[in-house]
Amino acid sequence: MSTSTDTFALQLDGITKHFGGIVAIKHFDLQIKPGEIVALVGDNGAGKSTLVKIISGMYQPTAGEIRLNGAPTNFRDPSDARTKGVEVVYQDLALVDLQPVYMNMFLGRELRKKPFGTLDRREMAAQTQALVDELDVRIPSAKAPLSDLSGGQRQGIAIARATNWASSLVLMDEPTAALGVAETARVEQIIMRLRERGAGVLIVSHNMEQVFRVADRVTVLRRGTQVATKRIDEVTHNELIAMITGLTS
Ligand SMILES: Nc1ncnc2c1ncn2[C@@H]1O[C@H](COP(=O)(O)OP(=O)(O)OP(=O)(O)O)[C@@H](O)[C@H]1O
Repeated sequence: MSTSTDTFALQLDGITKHFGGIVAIKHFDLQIKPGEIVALVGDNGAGKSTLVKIISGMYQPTAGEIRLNGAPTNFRDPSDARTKGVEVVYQDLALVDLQPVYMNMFLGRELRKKPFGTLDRREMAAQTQALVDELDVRIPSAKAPLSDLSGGQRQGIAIARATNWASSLVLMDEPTAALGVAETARVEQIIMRLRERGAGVLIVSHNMEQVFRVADRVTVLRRGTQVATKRIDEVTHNELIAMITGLTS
């Protein structure tokens, strides 16, 4: 029987996407182990968003296979992908300002008390507090309204929520694009803690320093073609830039 140590959280085989005559992704392969952080990099128009949309169920691939925890799968739509264990941290966060942190954590998956189905606020707050403590997301309280939180704290909550529900993969698209330096550093610490939670992590980033700080491996797309996948300690900054741009210095 296979175990989590020999089964990939995510496996992409030959993923291809055409938009009419445009080939946005050409035969893309990737395996992500549980607890591994892989960065997806590439210049504008390289195909990163298209790939993220395929893995999150928004687009169907033209060809290729997706496996989650070893099982071949396909996604009808984003909610199907979520049900199957892929959670996405979106740039616009998708959080609700007027609700407390714990309600945001359980959005659409609220815990309810028997027999009348009223919200089990106490249990949701307790589970949220335990999770934010574990990931070291520093917020005043799980019961605080989301509107009390800074941008970095909100992003921490969005990441905590994703990792709480992801049985296979957490996908992040530019998770620190809107944050300042100190908040970016905090959010990167939270991302690195996801290794211990066991889901695979795929992070799209334009920030090369960030890629070197958080990722175990990096995969490079250039105009829809996968140029290389490298361990982060096997590549230099200049080599990575050369792979992204196609220019050698
Ligand atoms: N819905 C679509 N219809 C037609 N072409 C598309 C569509 N989505 C993306 N493309 C094309 O596919 C290619 C890859 O685009 P994509 O947005 O995936 O790149 P990207 O790497 O995410 O770029 P950026 O960093 O600018 O967001 C581009 O040539 C783009 O014009």
